Amino acid sequence: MASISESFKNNPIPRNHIVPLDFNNVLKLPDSHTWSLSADYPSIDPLDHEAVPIIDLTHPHALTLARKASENWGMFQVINHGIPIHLLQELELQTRTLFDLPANQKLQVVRSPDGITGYGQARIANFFNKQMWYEGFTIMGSPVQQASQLWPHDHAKFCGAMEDFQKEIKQLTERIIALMFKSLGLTQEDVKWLRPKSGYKHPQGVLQLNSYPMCPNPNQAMGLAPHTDSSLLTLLYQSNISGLQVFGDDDIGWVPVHPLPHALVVNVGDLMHIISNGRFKNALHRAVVNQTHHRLSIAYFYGPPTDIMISPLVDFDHPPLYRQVTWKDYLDAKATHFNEALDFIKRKHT
Ligand SMILES: C=C1C[C@]23C[C@H]1CC[C@H]2[C@@]12CCC[C@@](C)(C(=O)O1)[C@H]2[C@@H]3C(=O)O
Ligand SMILES: O=C(O)CCC(=O)C(=O)O
Ligand SMILES: [Fe+2]
Repeated sequence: MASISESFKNNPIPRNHIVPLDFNNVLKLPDSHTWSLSADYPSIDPLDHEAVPIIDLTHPHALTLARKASENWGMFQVINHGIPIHLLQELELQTRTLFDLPANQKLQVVRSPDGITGYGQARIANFFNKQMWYEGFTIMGSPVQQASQLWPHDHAKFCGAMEDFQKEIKQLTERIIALMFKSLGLTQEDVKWLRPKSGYKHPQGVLQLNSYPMCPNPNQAMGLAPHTDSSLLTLLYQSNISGLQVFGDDDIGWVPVHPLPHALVVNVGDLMHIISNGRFKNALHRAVVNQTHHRLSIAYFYGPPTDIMISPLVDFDHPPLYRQVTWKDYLDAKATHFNEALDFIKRKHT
């Protein structure tokens, strides 16, 4: 079956944009990683301003709350989500074990230029002339191939943690997507591919382990540059170190999304923005780094099966803003146009 990995085959990345710095061996921020952020928006203190909503998924009004948060922010945090805490702890522990390996070992599982899985810089690295203070590891399904290279006799724990978490997070993501679709007025018939009973069309998920080592000069470094996610929905576990920021609007600028113990961040991706015909905001976000803590986060990107066309929900008053696309087509557009990919699929009304 064709999958989104086709898109990565068609858009190879040069190796110098894949191999990260050996962060353990640098005492000073190198020029290659020094960003001029002076003209940047100030980050606000969330105590003085609004912050992204926190939604209790068992609340009777969860649907309305999720709809409002998606319209206003394109982001919210969920609590009482049902994912067992010990799974989150094991996930974090195994992620740390991976990134604590020496650089030469991590390079054994570096992504290939046309591949999706493995170790490397952020996919979006080639759109910037400075490098990010970041290393990541991408998993689709089982990570056993890479893990058995890293730990020939002892990869069961790592694989178990990644696979158990993917099973749980997939179900939770589908539950939240169903809630959001319902809040838009979509029927189960409209989106039959979500939770298929049996058969062949399976939605796809990508698990991304993110690592932001301690940084000698965090004010001039960038963890993960501003982007929107190319998914339908992304769920993020950011453990307990701050770093995620969401762009509110031109007046409020970057707003920190502080970690809440065991909560998950829900991020409206570009495809959900398209389906909602612009009603739900695709959150622009970034990650900043710090001098004292090695920050980890784990993101799960969820999208429709490869051959499913995503098209805007329309009615008489709201003509379609976008053309219909598959996830793979959209990833192709993103690989070429990055943050302008949505403009590229905009419908021009005459
Ligand atoms: C399914 C996805 C989502 C991808 C591309 C592909 C696999 C890797 C994902 C990330 C993970 C890290 C941030 C991001 C911005 C990146 O550089 O690679 C993501 C990107 C996207 O959301 O566009
Ligand atoms: O580390 C974070 O908080 C953000 C990660 C992120 O945006 C991503 O993986 O797409
Ligand atoms: Fe993201």
